[in-house]
Amino acid sequence: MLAAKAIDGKLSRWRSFVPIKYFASLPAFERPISAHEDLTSGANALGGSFSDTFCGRNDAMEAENFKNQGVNDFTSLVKYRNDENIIRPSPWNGQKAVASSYCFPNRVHDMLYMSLRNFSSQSSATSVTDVKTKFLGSIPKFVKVVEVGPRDGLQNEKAIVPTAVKVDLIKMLVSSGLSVVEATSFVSPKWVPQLADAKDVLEAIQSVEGAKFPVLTPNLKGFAAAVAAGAKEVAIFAAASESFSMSNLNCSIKDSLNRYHDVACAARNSSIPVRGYISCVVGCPVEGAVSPSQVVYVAKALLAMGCTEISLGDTIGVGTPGTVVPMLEAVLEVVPVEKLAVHFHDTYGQALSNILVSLQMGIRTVDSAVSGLGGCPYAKGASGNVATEDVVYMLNGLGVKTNVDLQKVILAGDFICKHLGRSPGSKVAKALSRVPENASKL
Ligand SMILES: CC(C)(COP(=O)([O-])OP(=O)([O-])OC[C@H]1O[C@@H](n2cnc3c(N)ncnc32)[C@H](O)[C@@H]1OP(=O)([O-])[O-])[C@@H](O)C(=O)NCCC(=O)NCCSC(=O)C[C@@](C)(O)CC(=O)[O-]
Repeated sequence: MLAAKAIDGKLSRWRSFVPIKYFASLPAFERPISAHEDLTSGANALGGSFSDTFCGRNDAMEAENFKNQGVNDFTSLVKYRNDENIIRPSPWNGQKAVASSYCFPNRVHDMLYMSLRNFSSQSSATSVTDVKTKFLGSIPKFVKVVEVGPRDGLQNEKAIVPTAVKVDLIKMLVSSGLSVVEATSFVSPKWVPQLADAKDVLEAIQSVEGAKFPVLTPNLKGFAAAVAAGAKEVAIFAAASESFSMSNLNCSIKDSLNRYHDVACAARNSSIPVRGYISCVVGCPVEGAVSPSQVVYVAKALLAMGCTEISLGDTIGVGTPGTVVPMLEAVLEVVPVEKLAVHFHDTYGQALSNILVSLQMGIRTVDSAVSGLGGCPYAKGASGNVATEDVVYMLNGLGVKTNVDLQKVILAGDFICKHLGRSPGSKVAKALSRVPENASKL
């Protein structure tokens, strides 16, 4: 037996989070009486619960069930089927109905479906607006998507990707409308062999217009090489965990911040904006949970150095909204929201939920990698970044502007995946390759 209250709770939650417009393209559902409140009150009238015998069992059983619950006047019960086209008054509110199934919900799915249609008294236009405002009202109207595929996405690939392929990938990403494409890293080639061609990549994209191409610089040596190759923006990358700092940079957090101070000063002298990364903002592969205060400490230091943007990285993708929200709350105390970005890996499939709560907290910049490429060479077990396609799809669904053409990002993902010999890591790309064009809700 399904308790009506439990169903009711489920429905309210669904209604809260899923804007009705997503379902506008579903086939017309001709059931004007289908307010789930009506059904619930109907169920209450029948003894406070929906019986699972309503779920597709035969008429005799249903009749028996009604009888057991003290309902004898079957002529007043609604039993509509399109094929029979029987129209009788509803026992609940006397309205007439034409429906493809019984007035009683044949399935819980039916009820969810119905609750998402704007038929109930509670789902009036005003309340839908209220609910949207409550849950989605704080989401920014425009989100900057920072594409990190060519750098973060490729850095962990064992087989060296030819420079020409990297350059073509960057060009395709720019043509999709992405305004920031992190191009490569000027790090030690002994540490990250895949990006040993940083100079060639950056030089090859100098004439590409329409996007910024920040590059990672771990020290002054890297910064000087990047500027010589034409870098106009750089990124420095610290960690909130000591162990990760040691394995990624071969130095403590404090030493890395001293190094970055020098890089930031040099950048300021050359009027080059610096993005600051913080890795392991909720969890470290060695130390486990990372406290928000550790993130705050590094964030303050990066802000004081003059970083124009600070990207908070869940390097191993262990975060959930339960850990991300308190971390963001703490960082927002010391860094203005417009300077923050979020950078989620999708190891545990939590990236989109983490992005959603970040947006609800006012974050306007989201990092992602085409086709979900990625994984940090110094973070064992870290899987790819959240896929750009999936992020753009969600943002489109939320009505958030990105200026990114989803189809073109999918093409870029297809291009690099073919080269790497694997299928796309984006769920959206996979889905759209299977369904007919008009079946998507793009
Ligand atoms: C920082 C170092 C260099 C220290 O590495 P080290 O071995 O301690 O440095 P060193 O100063 O002793 O130098 C060792 C050798 O590297 C050379 N070297 C030194 N610096 C450079 C440079 N810039 N470019 C080219 N070469 C360099 C240097 O010249 C020397 O060469 P040798 O004399 O042996 O021939 C090294 O640890 C390193 O390169 N680490 C980078 C690791 C990395 O790129 N990790 C991935 C990026 S971070 C990330 O993915 C996380 C993020 C940002 O996405 C956010 C998130 O998800 O959390």
